[in-house]
Amino acid sequence: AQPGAAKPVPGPMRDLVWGKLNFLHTTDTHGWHAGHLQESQFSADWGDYVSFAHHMRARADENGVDLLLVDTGDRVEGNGLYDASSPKGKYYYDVYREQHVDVICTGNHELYVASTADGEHLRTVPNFKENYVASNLDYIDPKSGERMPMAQRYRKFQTKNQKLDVVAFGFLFDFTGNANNTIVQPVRDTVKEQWFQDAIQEETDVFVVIGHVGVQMPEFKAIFRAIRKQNPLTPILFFGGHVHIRDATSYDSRSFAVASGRYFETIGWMSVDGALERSALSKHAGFSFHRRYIDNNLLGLHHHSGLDAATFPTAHGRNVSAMIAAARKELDLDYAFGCAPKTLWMSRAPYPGHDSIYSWLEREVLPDVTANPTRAGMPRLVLLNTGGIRFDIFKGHFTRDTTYIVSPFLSRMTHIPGVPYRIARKVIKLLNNAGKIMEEGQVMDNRFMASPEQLVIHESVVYDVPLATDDDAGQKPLAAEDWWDVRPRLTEGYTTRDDIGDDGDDTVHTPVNFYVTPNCIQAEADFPADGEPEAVDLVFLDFITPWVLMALRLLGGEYTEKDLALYVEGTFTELMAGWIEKNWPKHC
Ligand SMILES: O=c1ccn([C@@H]2O[C@H](COP(=O)(O)O)[C@@H](O)[C@H]2O)c(=O)[nH]1
Repeated sequence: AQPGAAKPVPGPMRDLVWGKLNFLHTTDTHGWHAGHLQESQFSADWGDYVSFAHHMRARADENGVDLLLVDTGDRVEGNGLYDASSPKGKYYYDVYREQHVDVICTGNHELYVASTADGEHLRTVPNFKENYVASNLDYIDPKSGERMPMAQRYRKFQTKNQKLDVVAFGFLFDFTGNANNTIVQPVRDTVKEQWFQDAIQEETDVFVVIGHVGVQMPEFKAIFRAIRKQNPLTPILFFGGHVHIRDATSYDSRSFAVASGRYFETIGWMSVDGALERSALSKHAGFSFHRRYIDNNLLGLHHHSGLDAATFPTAHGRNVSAMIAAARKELDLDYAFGCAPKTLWMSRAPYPGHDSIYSWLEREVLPDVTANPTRAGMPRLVLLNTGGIRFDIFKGHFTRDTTYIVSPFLSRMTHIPGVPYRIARKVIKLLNNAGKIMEEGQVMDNRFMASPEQLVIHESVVYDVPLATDDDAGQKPLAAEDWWDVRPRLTEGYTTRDDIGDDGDDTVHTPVNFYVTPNCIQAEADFPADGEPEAVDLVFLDFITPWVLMALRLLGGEYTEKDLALYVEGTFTELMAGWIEKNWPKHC
């Protein structure tokens, strides 16, 4: 763990179930390779994961079984370790490559910005060579304009100990927000291509499909159907991500799918047991599958590897932790812009409400950071998509790291001047429609403005326990004198219920609340004291431009990209950090 990281707290644990073929899975790590320094439950770092994988591989070798590591993308954007450097990712590539990952693919965040996709193609793909798989993703060479696969389309290899044949694919969901130096081919088209049809006819003991795809999403189901049609008995193992939740399902009795959360909070575990060699395949011989969501902290990693603080760290792991510490220092990630007076939650507190990060932005930040002297006297509506905010703010130091953790993107505040208020005021309602905005020939899913967790959870889940107070922000243990002191001492955390059951989490926790939030929030600024304005400046984060233009058109306002102009200088991230520096006390 990093120097100063919160110490993990012991709690009741569920063990890993080993099989013949075993996997460790990371997804949507979003630059959190230093771990969560403020949250004890998730405070192990990438170096600890290197040590952990080393011990788990050794155990697999001892027992004559196999262990594979997979990663399903969105490794970038969302933490100072990636975002605070110039260029972005200056330290990330070298840190990440220290883990040996057997099958790795691309997420959408590797593709939003052209230079990020270049980095992926020029650095991560060569770093992982034949282990990098891009089944439905092409890259366009900036010099020659040549279109080529981002990496090989699939991988066939043998496991180390049992010499099991594996055919592995690496998919991305049908993403359309990529920069113009990549092409994402819809999954339904890819599975019809000849190379895919040939690959699924390969002699193999198991298919492994990794993807930046939620396990309940139609893309995975289409791949499952395509493979199963040709291979009625072969086990098919899916590793997914993108929606930032812990999840597992099985598409039939010989397939299993796991998704392993977000932000390096979780290391996913999957094992399969049974007669895996294809020579032993028969419709009477079945398989057993297990999944576990490991909270990424040292106590848990010690527990699952059967080691302790003295025996766990390897020299390699320690070096990686040291690389991260040096990068964090170089980037001055602990520099504090101010002191957050209280904890502000994305989904653990109701919106609107005093503890909601969105209410804070709406009430305090947005009106202030969009003040534009050249538009003095003009009222404005300011729109922000909730998905642009990526994490909670904990009471205490708000650092350079926190800035990127909360708001990693490069989006700026754009605007359309003088929009009739009778139209402008209805835009938020359309953006917050649960479904899609539709225009002839164009369908846009509104939910892609919200945070990924909100894509899959449609109703608030509120437990009959008190809301965490500021003092609980670091997921500290409950004191024995707390009102439920008859129950075992548990920390707050994930209490996952998936299609397999409610025993997936490796640590038993008390649950935390989850409140649904809208796709967008809106602040009103410089409105007249009485009555309604005739017209307003409609100010919004440029990321949501396509939705705003479509909503305006549906409301009778014919505007195009040509009507847009930057409203205030700087990225939203810089504006937010500036507001904090100006408004919150410097020291805690
Ligand atoms: O520039 C951006 C890029 C993305 N978003 C938001 O993020 C989600 C996607 O997040 P995942 O981690 O890929 O699941 C997208 O739907 C947007 O809500 C953004 O706001 N700005």
